Amino acid sequence: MSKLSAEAIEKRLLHFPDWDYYDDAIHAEFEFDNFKDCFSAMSRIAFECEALNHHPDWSNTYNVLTISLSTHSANGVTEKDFKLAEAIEAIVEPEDEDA
Ligand SMILES: C[C@H](O)[C@H](O)[C@H]1CNC2=NC(N)=NC(=O)C2=N1
Repeated sequence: MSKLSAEAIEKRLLHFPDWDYYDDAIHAEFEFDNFKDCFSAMSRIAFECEALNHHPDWSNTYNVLTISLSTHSANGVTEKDFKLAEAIEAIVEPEDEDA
């Protein structure tokens, strides 16, 4: 899968307001009510990652989940990252699905 240009990434990000592009990856931070809700979302995201065979660089501090997506094999951002970002959005912001 080929790496997208910075211009293509910025254009796509218009549909992903939670995400920013820098350092050859797209990044987002999600805040939950508590650790349980955060870890529950992480578990659900983990299953999507396995289904897509694409995995995030992420960290969790109590109720905050920080995610960076890039395609290691392409050394940058590809369509796979946007597919996973879409799946993550559907889990953490389900009310935005039809937006
Ligand atoms: C062998 C396996 O298909 C690869 O390691 C996959 C798995 N998950 C991956 N995840 C990410 N983010 N980038 C990759 O290049 C990648 N490659």
